[in-house]
Amino acid sequence: MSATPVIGVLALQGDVREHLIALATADAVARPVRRPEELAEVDGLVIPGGESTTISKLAHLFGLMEPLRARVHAGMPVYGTCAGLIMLADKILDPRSGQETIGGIDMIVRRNAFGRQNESFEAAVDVAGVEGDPVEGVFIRAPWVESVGASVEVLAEHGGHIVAVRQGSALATSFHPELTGDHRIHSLFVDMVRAKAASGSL
Ligand SMILES: NC(=O)CC[C@H](N)C(=O)O
Repeated sequence: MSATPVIGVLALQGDVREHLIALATADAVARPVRRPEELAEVDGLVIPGGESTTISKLAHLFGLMEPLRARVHAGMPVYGTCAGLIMLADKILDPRSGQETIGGIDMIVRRNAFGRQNESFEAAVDVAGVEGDPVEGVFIRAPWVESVGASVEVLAEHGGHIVAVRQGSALATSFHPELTGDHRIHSLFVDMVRAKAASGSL
């Protein structure tokens, strides 16, 4: 594989464009992914923020849910922000009826935990593995992580609640680094994709 990893952004709904820009700035080749054939060609995937119930429905409609589960469970590096974090949870505490996730991180999440749209806020968040100043966390109808299994690393908390986690090649944040112009978390993810590709296990 080439030195520059190819990273997809699941482009069913949500803030796809911002992630494409952040990834390109973080030295990856970034592409939207809408079809199983496109998913098959990427070294890693970002699942953006948006509305997890809509993303879940559209993933079924586009025939992507099973291919997504297969690749994530086979260890493809994946990074979910906000609704993307919900998509990566093995369990949702308060799912809408019929709402499904891809899973991949042994955690239970609570949707809209930090309040409604008009209670959105920004806060400085210290994220393990990100050097320097805290990250500016943008929380928009954000979920938090209620609990994690033993193999999940907690990378950040805000107000006593877990807001960033990693389990193997899967990374997730409750907040939206793609909206801030600070691409350190995207760089961390690009490094994860590079490391996985170098280990030859993709
Ligand atoms: N900014 C976001 O991604 C919001 C997530 C949304 N509350 C959901 O449940 O999917």
